[in-house]
Amino acid sequence: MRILVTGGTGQVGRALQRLAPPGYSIVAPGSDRCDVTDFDAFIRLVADEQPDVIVHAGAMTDVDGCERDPERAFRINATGTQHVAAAAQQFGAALVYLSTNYVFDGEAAEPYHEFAERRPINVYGRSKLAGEEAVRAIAPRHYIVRTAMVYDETGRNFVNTMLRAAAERPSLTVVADQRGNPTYAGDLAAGIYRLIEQPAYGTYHLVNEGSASWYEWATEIFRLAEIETRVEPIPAAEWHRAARPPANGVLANTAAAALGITLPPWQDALARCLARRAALQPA
Ligand SMILES: NC(=O)C1=CN([C@@H]2O[C@H](COP(=O)(O)OP(=O)(O)OC[C@H]3O[C@@H](n4cnc5c(N)ncnc54)[C@H](OP(=O)(O)O)[C@@H]3O)[C@@H](O)[C@H]2O)C=CC1
Ligand SMILES: Cc1cn([C@H]2C[C@H](O)[C@@H](COP(=O)(O)OP(=O)(O)O[C@H]3O[C@@H](C)C(=O)[C@@H](O)[C@H]3O)O2)c(=O)[nH]c1=O
Repeated sequence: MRILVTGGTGQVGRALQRLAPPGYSIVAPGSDRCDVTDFDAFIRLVADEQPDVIVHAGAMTDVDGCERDPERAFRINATGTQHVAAAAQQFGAALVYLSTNYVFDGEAAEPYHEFAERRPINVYGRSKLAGEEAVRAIAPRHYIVRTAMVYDETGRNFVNTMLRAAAERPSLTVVADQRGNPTYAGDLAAGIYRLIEQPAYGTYHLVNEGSASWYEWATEIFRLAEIETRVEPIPAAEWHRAARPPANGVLANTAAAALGITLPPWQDALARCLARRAALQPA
């Protein structure tokens, strides 16, 4: 199985390389060698690599940056995805497209299932939804995999932001009225590998089980890391940022569960990530 991963230097890209099953050959460049906005260069890369599967994990993931620069967000997340879908189709590769819980407006009372109405409330969500539409229109052999709140040991993510902040400040205020599913990149990568074993193309949610607000997540990070810091819950209205995340960003893994694919509880995943993070730190 030959797999080409876009966004190979990102959290999901790195996890896919680390956890590749035996017999899989993975090529996973970053945006310097694989810029999906450059269609001709991307086509050449796919022609050279002849992948069986393309996992499109490359994206502009700076949610506030997307809000400030919608043109760039759509160029990378929408047009770039259109390029990837066209190349996958032209070269007969199946396509995995990583999408997000931010395609939903967060107004629902329940977790979102795969076919709930998508109505993004920020530019990042709109640009990722446009990417989904391109994949659906161009590449029939696709898996659209929506996930949420992704973190790993070393990436730019909420876990590392919280641990850094606690080292710098005696107390933190953290948003308590926005929820999602904290998802460990390693568990997500393992789920993707299980999914692509089957030609069950379609739309999936893949997140660690359970949900948390940013506040609950932060509290669990400090409990597990045995860091004493004061964490005060605040409403999102008091946290000023360019983009508004959905209040309810919780996904339900309905479709993947039907194939027997579920990810472990988020607290368990967080504990494993923090243990690995500690082992990676220089003594
Ligand atoms: N992080 C999260 O919380 C969530 C992420 N997702 C989705 O999952 C996917 C992976 O996210 P994650 O690994 O966390 O992201 P990261 O922010 O860790 O990494 C983003 C990756 O995208 C690459 N990239 C940026 N611009 C381009 C471009 N023009 N062409 C090709 N690649 C590019 C970056 O390359 P380089 O660094 O070399 O520039 C980097 O490898 C994305 O599609 C994201 O939308 C979905 C839900 C939650
Ligand atoms: C640093 C800090 C953050 N926060 C909260 C408020 C803020 O909305 C949130 C910001 O964290 P982030 O920057 O990780 O949030 P954000 O970039 O919105 O995270 C999203 O990224 C994209 C790529 C996705 O697809 C989503 O699933 C989601 O993970 O954390 C606090 O409440 N207190 C703090 O001290």
